[in-house]
Amino acid sequence: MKHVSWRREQRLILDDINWEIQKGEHWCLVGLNGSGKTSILDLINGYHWPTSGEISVLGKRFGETDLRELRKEIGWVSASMQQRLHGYETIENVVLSGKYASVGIYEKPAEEDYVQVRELLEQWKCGHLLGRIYQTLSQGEKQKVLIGRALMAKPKLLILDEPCTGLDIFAREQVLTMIDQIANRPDAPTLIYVTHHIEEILPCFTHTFLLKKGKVAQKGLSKDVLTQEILSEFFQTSLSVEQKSGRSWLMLK
Ligand SMILES: Nc1ncnc2c1ncn2[C@@H]1O[C@H](COP(=O)(O)OP(=O)(O)OP(=O)(O)O)[C@@H](O)[C@H]1O
Repeated sequence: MKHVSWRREQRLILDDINWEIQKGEHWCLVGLNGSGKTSILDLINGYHWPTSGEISVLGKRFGETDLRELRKEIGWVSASMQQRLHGYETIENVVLSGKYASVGIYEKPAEEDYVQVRELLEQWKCGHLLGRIYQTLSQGEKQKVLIGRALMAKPKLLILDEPCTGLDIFAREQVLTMIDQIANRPDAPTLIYVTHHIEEILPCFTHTFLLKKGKVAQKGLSKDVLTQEILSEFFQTSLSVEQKSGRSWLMLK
């Protein structure tokens, strides 16, 4: 994004955002409620058009590229995706629909597709869920299935929009372990992980972007951004930061 601004109803929601992601980097986008995170994601996916500035995604410049084709290379896991799915489908069909980037399945899948789905689910320790109806799963199980679904299309960019919201600590750690494994695969897509919670920033997230009221507050290498000084300023609260298992944990001073 080069000098990207987005205005709605006389309000400047995103203000002069410059953001470049290199291949091999994985980013966390952190901001409080209403800071503009979803608006940035909608711009990246071409669902909104910037009021000013330039956007290129996966080397394709907006305005010169077919967005429907580009979207096939972007996996997106979000709460709104979860609402759009047909909850009465089996998890095999939910995961398989990711291959076609559709909500349901409209083509006859080949047997090898189902083999791939089963392998994927087993790989993510979800083998015991095979045959289950999606809406009967727990929230944590649903998130893992949705991430698996997004991987079916072999995306080059995977956007995870607050995947741990509403999860208990155990389910959250399971989802984070899955994300860590994805990030460390040789063929990993570039990850953008959106969260309000600093402690969810895994060591695999090389870079962090702190967004505040539609502006870049800080961005750069996670180790340089996730400091006591920067985070205290960002949250306007006196905080101490403790490092544990390569993650930063915040405490009120
Ligand atoms: N289409 C729109 N028209 C008018 N205002 C909008 C529109 N979309 C977003 N906004 C406003 O822009 C601001 C940023 O919203 P956005 O949803 O991007 O924030 P967010 O960081 O994703 O918040 P949250 O963490 O609560 O999901 C909010 O004040 C929101 O009301």
